[in-house]
Amino acid sequence: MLACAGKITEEMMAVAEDERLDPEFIRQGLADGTIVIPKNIRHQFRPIGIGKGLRTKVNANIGASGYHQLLEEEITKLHTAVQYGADSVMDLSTGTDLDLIRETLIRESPLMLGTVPIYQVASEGSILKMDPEELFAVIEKQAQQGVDYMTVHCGVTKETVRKLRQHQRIEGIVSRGGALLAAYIEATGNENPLYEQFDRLCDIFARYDVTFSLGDGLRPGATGDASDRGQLAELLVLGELVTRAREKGCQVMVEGPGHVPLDQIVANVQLQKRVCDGAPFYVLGPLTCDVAPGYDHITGAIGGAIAAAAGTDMLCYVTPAEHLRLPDRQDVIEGVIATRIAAHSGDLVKGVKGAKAWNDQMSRYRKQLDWDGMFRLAMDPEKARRYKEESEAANAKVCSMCGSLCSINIDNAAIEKFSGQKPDTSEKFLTPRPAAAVAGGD
Ligand SMILES: C[C@H]1O[C@@H](n2cnc3c(N)ncnc32)[C@H](O)[C@@H]1O
Ligand SMILES: Cc1ncc(COP(=O)(O)O)c(N)n1
Ligand code: MET
Ligand code: SF4
Ligand SMILES: [Zn+2]
Repeated sequence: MLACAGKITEEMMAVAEDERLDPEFIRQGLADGTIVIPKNIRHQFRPIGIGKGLRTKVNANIGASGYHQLLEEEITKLHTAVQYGADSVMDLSTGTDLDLIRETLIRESPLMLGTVPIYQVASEGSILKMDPEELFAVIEKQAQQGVDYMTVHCGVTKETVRKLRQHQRIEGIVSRGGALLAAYIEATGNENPLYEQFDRLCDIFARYDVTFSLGDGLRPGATGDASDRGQLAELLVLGELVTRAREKGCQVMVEGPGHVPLDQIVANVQLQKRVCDGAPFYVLGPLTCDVAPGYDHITGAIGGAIAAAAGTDMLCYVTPAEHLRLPDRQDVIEGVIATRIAAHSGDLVKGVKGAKAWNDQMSRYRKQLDWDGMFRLAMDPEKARRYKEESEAANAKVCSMCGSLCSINIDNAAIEKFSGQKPDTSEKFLTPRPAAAVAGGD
């Protein structure tokens, strides 16, 4: 990797500029593996960094399934995810023409795109009859197409699956890739080819600069299953693979759970960072309880905020459709926004540059009753504007919540009359992210 040779590339410059950090800090993070910039050499777009010291990123999962296969709808969901501020998109398609969907999404996406190649193998043939050569051919083809990072469940091995089965789990294996590979291992007695031929995988990834996203195939899918032997056994294997992939010149991040009770989230993040030598952590949720189908963007955001504050580097969104159906466009909006709220809440206490400036400027606009300012800085400017403008106080200085008893308005008058204090009208806001990707822009 060029970073190890001390060279600052165009990609590092772009990331440094967007994060308002010194390019040398980015180079150092890449060299020691605490930062990754997923970008296939065949994919042209403005790259985004993930890792230590950087803004917590948000990924949106899209893709057709066996039951629901409309390419147009997936393209719309891609653009919606981009418009509402996602930093990354994964194509998790398992239905119809997977190569065409992927090619279209890569072409249309201004963001990094991730995939899970084992899905294609399982969708186009029987996993139990999988020929490892076929799996590697699919990986090579996706790399050639320009996929920026791939989830590979290399830690689902004979040994880790045996450890998982020792303990009674409520939900067993919920990861799709994990379930497929465990079924293959248990049915054939063969080892997971992604583990057995890990060096071969590294060679392909290094050639196209595809970033590893080491999958958590044995993650808990129930809060009652969190942090058990199977999950931790897999994490230990992933830690070893982080070292091996880095030695082969590859960029690596590690995926994490899942469904985790509030009081185990920090421990899970700390364990991952320690065991995986500071590799960027990419977490699904975590969902903090299991009883809210229809609202799992909320259970996921509650856990995501704690995880981000504890050092998680990218949050995978959870939408209200989780556990119920394929997300539609509205689910994508709610999932991205909920997850961005979690990420920004984490950034405020993680000391991410620019997060507090954005936040405090919103508070200043609120104090000034500057509605346009508030709408401009809102995570979802369109919804904020609609709510005010549809109310009876659409054109009023105050809002319809308190009306003439608006505390801010009363206090502003009191300050002007009695304290002599000047209102804080200075603009200290810095755009927290590339303007092109922000809904509403700024
Ligand atoms: C691992 C995560 O991926 C989600 N997931 C799996 N397939 C798709 C798809 N086609 N579209 C959106 N999300 C998907 C699951 O719901 C889980 O949250
Ligand atoms: C953060 C995260 N975790 C896991 C997966 C893969 O899904 P699965 O493991 O179900 O195949 C993913 N795409 N993102
Ligand atoms: C069992 S539903 C599939 C995904 C699941 N929500 C998870 O946490 O991984
Ligand atoms: S219940 Fe639905 S979301 Fe969960 S694993 Fe099965 S098909 Fe996927
Ligand atoms: Zn789940």
